[in-house]
Amino acid sequence: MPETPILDSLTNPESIRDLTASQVKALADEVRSETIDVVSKIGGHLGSSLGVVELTVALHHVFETPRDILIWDVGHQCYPHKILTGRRDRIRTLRQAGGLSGFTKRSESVYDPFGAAHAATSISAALGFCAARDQKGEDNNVIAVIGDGSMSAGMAYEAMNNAAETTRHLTVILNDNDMSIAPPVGGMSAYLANLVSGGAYQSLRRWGKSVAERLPRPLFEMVRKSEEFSRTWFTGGTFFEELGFYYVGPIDGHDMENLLAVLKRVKEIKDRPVLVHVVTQKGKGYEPAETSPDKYHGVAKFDVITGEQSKPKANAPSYTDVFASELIKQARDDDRIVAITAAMPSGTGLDRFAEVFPARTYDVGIAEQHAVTFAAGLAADGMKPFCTIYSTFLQRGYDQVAHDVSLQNLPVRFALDRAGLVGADGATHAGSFDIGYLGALPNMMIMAAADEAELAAMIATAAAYDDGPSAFRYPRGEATGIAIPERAAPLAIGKGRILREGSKVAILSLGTRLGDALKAADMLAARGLSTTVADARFAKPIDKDLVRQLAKHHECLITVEEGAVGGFGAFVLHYLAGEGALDAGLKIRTLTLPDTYQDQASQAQQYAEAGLDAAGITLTALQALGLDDAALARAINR
Ligand SMILES: Cc1ncc(C[n+]2csc(CCOP(=O)(O)OP(=O)(O)O)c2C)c(N)n1
Ligand SMILES: CC(=O)[C@@H](O)[C@H](O)COP(=O)(O)O
Ligand SMILES: [Mg+2]
Repeated sequence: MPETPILDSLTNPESIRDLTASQVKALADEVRSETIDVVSKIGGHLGSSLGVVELTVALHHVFETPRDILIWDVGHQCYPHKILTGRRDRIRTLRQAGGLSGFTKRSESVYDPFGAAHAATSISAALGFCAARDQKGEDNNVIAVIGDGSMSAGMAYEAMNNAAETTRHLTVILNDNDMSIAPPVGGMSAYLANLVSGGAYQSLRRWGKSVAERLPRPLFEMVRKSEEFSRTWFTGGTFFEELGFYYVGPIDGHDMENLLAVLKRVKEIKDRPVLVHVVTQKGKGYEPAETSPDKYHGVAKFDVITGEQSKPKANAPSYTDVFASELIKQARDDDRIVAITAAMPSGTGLDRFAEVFPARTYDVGIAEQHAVTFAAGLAADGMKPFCTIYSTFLQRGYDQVAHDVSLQNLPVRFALDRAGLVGADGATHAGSFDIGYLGALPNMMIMAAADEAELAAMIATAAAYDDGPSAFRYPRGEATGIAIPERAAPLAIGKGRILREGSKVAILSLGTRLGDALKAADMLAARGLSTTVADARFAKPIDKDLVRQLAKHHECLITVEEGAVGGFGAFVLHYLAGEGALDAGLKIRTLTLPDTYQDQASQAQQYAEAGLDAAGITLTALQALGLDDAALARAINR
């Protein structure tokens, strides 16, 4: 009779601590199989989760979670953690409407003491928990697990710099799989590689456990405290030690016995922060992931046997594809154009740009603050930098945009991919705020593409625009499939366009809501309401002539944008109010994303939820006119 799988018999997460070492290893194997099965069915972040299976099981076995605080960095590797902490029954709802988040999330479980998804937050958060613990006179452990890629982010150094002065009792696990989304870049990556390739690591893998376990506690204490601990027993993690950490490692993160032995010892260290350098393999235990260049970092559903992903057939290129192609075209004609990514070459399409212009492509690592001011330096000296960062991740470099770019009026071009709602990654990755946070800055010029032809024109506009900083935003996913001119012409700055003439209602759309705005116009016309539809193209400067004309010649004006409150609609309201155009009783509504964080779902579901689809726009216009449509309202749960 085959033994009952341990995973099935785990009554609660705490019972992981009752397992024997061999059961713990068996449990890791089961968790790995479960993780592969789950992601094969729903897609998601597989590689990083597989790399931390042993580490996750060992951490929950050695430490008393949730009393001991376990904080994951980025959190995309949390699937084994969620399987082990009471969410196995819902794990196949990951990243879906009404399901589990793809990252750690406080509201989901006591085992998620801190939410994650933007890199390098874990050590700072862990220090906050340490300081709170110390203030309360408690003695629980606090563990931050941060990856080598995330260790390239400045925030990690701010936290490590402050660690030893904040607390004596902190455990940082550096999960070094020698991968970011792409292979890691930068000096820290090279340093870590040296530590791992050093002779001591190889020998340590052989005798690390035996030494750790056979050392009597007093001797262990003595060795640990003596200089030898960091210089001889383990290779010198000098950099971390200079910051006040005990450096332990590098150790093999897939050798469960070694891992357990070291973690049990490390758990006793309470007189100085400890950094345990764990060497893992992204994609471990699943050959298609192990052998893939990106280690199956983010995958669609796949066949477990072959590893072949089943991606839906694309009917059009993605906006990212269009961006890459168009930037390459522009760069061929202008050698001042250079491109910058913050560790996301494939996600931004700059991997394609780099194939053509390797010397004009910069991957700065997960370092958005640096990326922005690096771009400012390039622009200050006459180059045309395209700083290509997802809208949500540019939030990390906002002061640099304000202080180094806007204030100095430097012609940095910001290519904002993943603008608006992004679907499965949920609230942490939504590109909701860039219109507001960039539009608040003087000198900024901001464009939003309604489709791929518009995106091409906006890239041409940005390439030609040297009068100051510019930004153009475009969404995640497939474009519309319309034709793109071979040579896109730059747009007239601050000029929108009218696509449909009407007389009663005017819909002024910014970005890809234009398609829904045109559908809403049909729905309104079917109700006898003649509707104008215009594409603003620019969030800043707004097309004042267009806005004034729409306000003057229509009873109702609706603005709609894929952005939060305080963006385009606010700029239009601000202008109209200043012109006294609201005094005449114009019925105006500004349709934005809701003033809340929307959980993961499909992008279409999210926009419908936000009231930014055709039905939502139509109902808003009807209600602004004092009309209603109960059936329509019911249909969209309004
Ligand atoms: C501030 C920020 N920038 C970029 C990203 C996108 N991102 C998600 S995971 C990742 C790589 C993280 O590498 P590492 O920490 O080594 O984790 P691994 O995937 O190797 O487990 C990146 C760049 C992010 N989440 N946050
Ligand atoms: C974990 C993380 O932040 C990235 O992997 C992100 O999920 C990528 O998003 P896209 O899938 O939109 O490129
Ligand atoms: Mg890594």
